[in-house]
Amino acid sequence: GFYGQFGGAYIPEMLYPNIEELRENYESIMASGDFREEFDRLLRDYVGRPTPLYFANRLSEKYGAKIYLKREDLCHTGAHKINNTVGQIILARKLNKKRIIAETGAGQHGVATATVCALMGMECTVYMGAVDMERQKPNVERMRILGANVVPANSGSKTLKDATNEAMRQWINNPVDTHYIIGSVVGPHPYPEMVARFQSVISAEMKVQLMEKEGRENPDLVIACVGGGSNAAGAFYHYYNQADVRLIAVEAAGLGVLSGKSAATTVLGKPGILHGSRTLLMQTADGQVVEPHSISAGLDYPGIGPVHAHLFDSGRGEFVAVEDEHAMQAGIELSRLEGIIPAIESAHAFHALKQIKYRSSDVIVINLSGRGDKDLETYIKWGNY
Ligand SMILES: Cc1ncc(COP(=O)(O)O)c(/C=N/[C@H](C(=O)O)[C@@H](O)C(C)C)c1O
Repeated sequence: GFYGQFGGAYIPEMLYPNIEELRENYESIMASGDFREEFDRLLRDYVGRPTPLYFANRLSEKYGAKIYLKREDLCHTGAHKINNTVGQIILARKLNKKRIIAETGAGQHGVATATVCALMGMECTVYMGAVDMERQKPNVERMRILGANVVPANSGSKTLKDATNEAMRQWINNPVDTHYIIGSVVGPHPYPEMVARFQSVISAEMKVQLMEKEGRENPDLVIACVGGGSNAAGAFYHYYNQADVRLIAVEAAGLGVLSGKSAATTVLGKPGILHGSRTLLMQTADGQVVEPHSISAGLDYPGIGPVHAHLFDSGRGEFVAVEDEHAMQAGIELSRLEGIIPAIESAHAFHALKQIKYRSSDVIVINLSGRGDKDLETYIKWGNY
């Protein structure tokens, strides 16, 4: 369960049985015929896959390259998160779990979890930072409409990190009948690997779609935003060992990487343990987790998935950090060039086009991880449009 020096499972003794049960069973369950049949059927008939690989004509003209958008914003619930929650709910049912818990920041993962719990008739409790509950109110109510119990996390900065701590605490207290659906490629092994595998449907489809449209499976660049890193892990998954494909991971610079209000973990982070795995995280000299900042709740995370820590450490990935202001500008620009209002998380990936070099002949795929409906209040408050 390691990606170079990163990964592993650094968990309290109380969680060993759960993690062991998961580690021992996830691969055989995921490889079984009836899992694959149900997973593929739900992704097709319920989530609406394959998602389009859309050639963005006006964006391509403006930026001078052949730019495709992978439309994860068109998944049911409006973001890629459901690819993972569908996989984990089938797994949880096969492990005879009765209760589901989850953490959420932007609320997309929470909604995706509440959605599959309603689908399968399982009890659902989502932990969410009180601050995030304020700035992602529409998603809080969507979770409640879907039948989930949304519990505010009031410790620390009352954002995602605190919600994750709270969810882990609850799981320790209710180990036997509960499955914890982690929303990103974070947490103790096998979670990062399992979530990446569920999200890998994104690049599996990209290969087929690029062959159809460009006569080759490989783009020249894949660009994706990184909070914990699950949409990026999915978009990169089938290209890690394709050296001719550049992997561009876009983090949130917040108010600037030197402002003290940032979430650019590969710039500001150091190796440490966060939520059960060894990875890069923003920490003080004595190892306290530093509060991150991003205008987007989904990237407002002080860590990064171990697979991306390794991607950075190994030099295989190119990491860029995009500031709040630039992400918002990129979101409005996409709206006006292509008629698509992106989630603010996804908007970060678009601004990377202004921060990296590429050739006019390059085929670029940008992973459009979610739609902007949940962020309308933030766009309105920002107002520069
Ligand atoms: C539309 C959208 N795009 C990207 C992200 C970043 O999460 P990753 O793809 O796991 O890096 C997110 C993250 N959302 C999570 C959530 O909804 O709870 C996030 O806040 C945490 C699970 C990390 C998102 O909603």
